[in-house]
Amino acid sequence: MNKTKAVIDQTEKYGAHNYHPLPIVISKAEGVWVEDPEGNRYLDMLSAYSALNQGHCHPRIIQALKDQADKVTLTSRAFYNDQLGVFYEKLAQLTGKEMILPMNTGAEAVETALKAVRRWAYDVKKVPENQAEIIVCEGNFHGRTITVTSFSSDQSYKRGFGPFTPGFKIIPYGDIEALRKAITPNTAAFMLEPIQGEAGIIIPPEGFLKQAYELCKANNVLLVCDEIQTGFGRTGKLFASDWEEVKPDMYIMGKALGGGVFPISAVAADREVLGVFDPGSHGSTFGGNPLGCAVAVAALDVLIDEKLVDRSRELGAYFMEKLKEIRNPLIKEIRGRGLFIGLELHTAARPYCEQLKEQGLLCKETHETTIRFAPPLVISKEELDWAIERIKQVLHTTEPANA
Ligand SMILES: Cc1ncc(COP(=O)(O)O)c(CNc2cccc(C(=O)O)c2)c1O
Repeated sequence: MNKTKAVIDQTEKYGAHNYHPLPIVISKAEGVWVEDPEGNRYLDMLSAYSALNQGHCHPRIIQALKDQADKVTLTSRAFYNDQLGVFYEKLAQLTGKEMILPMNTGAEAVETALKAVRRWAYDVKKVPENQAEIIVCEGNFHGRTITVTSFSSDQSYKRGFGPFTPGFKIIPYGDIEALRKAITPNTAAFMLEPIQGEAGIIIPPEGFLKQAYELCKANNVLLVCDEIQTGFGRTGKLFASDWEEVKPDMYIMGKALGGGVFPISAVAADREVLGVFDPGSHGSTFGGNPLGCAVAVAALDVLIDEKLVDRSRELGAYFMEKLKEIRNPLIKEIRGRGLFIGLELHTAARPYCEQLKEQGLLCKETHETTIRFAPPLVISKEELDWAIERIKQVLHTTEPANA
């Protein structure tokens, strides 16, 4: 039996089945390339859902991990460590915010944001206790905790997990009039993904984010942008909210913040908001650990020094142009920003992802009919051309739709 099958059998035998992976085992990876136990190479067009913007095992980030691992990895927040302040300063400068609160996973950062905006509503906006409302959008994906699942519009994420956390309103994504109507004197915040990832790379109408920002400002409502999947160059700007030159009251960050090497997430906001936390009101065992901070500092340095944001914008425009040359009546829409592209079909996308895997290209369907293309931002034009050639082999057809 080959190693791949043995690994899959072992994984399936003992693991809970909360995922449906493509039948490929990755045992080595570097840059945009991954390798299975038999030595077959694939080009990674998923980047662990945009956690690998800097590419697999980036040498500078791995070195930072190794160097810090030989010093100290965990102190708890009962004491200071010499990496956290460096991380804070770098991320505060990058976001233009006064304060940072470090966590580990995206969902933890989202939960932190929800607690911050609620407490801000009570302490600063003087909303009556337990009456704070948070507005979110249909199609949202902000993580898998019970509270975050509470405001999902996707029933498959919710079945059997009730009772749910109250205090959330759902509006259609991109609908400024719906937002206007949803705001009340008790509204603490409007939280959204500037481009929805799991919903299938959904871009709101031009100007929506700017209008939402202005509406929030006019009503003393905090605008919270979840940039966990869209941040750090993925969409061709440092943050997706930069496409509309909007500086949200709060950024939620994760994934590529750790360079695909170590889980680290964070919330950034000004003192008026993050200042609501007093000692003992929030925390995390691993939050702000020196190993994660050292890795994140290196990951941010790589992003800036290698100009990955510009690369994403330039190569993403090229990629989009090439994808739009593909002729196939089954293609419904090709959309995206930077190297964050969704190719929506009129039919299930999974079989095409499986065919692409056979061609040496790894991608994953989202919401049944959309193929997401999100390679590491370090991809070269030659590697992109290699991918485009194979995507065309699988998708381009001269056959009419009803053939
Ligand atoms: C916009 C956004 N916000 C929050 C999260 C949650 O982050 P964590 O997963 O680190 O808790 C995400 C995560 N995004 C995401 C995308 C696809 C699959 C999965 C998965 O849970 O396997 C997660 C995300 O895309």
